[in-house]
Amino acid sequence: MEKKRLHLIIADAELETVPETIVDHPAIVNYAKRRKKKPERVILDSTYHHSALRQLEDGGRRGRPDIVHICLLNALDSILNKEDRLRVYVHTRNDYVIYIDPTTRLPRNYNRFIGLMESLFEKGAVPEDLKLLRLEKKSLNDLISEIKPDAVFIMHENGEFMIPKHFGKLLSKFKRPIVIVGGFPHGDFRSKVEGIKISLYREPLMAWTIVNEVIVSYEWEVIK
Ligand SMILES: C[S@@+](CC[C@H](N)C(=O)[O-])C[C@H]1O[C@@H](n2cnc3c(N)ncnc32)[C@H](O)[C@@H]1O
Repeated sequence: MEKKRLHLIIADAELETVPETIVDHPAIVNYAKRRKKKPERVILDSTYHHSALRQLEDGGRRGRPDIVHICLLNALDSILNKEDRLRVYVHTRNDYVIYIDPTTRLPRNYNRFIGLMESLFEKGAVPEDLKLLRLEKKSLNDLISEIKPDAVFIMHENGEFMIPKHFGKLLSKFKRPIVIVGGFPHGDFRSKVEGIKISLYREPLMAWTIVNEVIVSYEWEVIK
């Protein structure tokens, strides 16, 4: 019999390589030079590319690979993942999907994580032999169809309110539930997806906090 597993998607994540329109911006050129990389190969990062981001549409929310890093560390190091009850995916603003092998040990160090993401965007899989991380061009809706879930929940500040404990109970009624968490700092999802919107708290929280709450609430129901 198939094990019950939670499929967690960090969606519309603000993770991308530097867009073509700003590759010549001094903030990008200098940063790339310092890192001995081609400007178009570096990952956009609001901490270092703030002035260049002002020239981009949605510049106020783009360049946030740190959100993906923290969410993934929390998810992959969770008890749920160690018990093989979790699959994690990252879907990005430009419709790329990162498939993550559950045994992956991500770099704890942020700069190393950025280096890994740069290799992934360049090569399509890392490490090249083991392919623990794989990148494919894919929309959020196509990823959802591929997983073949029996329920889709979208974590949203304006969703139906439910305390995490009750959400865990609800999730545990399904075999292959998908939970979608926005991998962006402000605003709403860009992708249009059908699903049940759930709010876990009366205020907006950071994506990694919601990731933790969801994982632990489900874990308490399925791991006895
Ligand atoms: C930092 S929030 C997104 C930004 C938020 N809309 C804002 O403008 O502050 C990142 C993600 O965390 C999840 N999230 C944040 N607060 C939540 C809440 N109270 N209940 C459920 N999910 C929440 C949602 O999936 C959201 O897309």
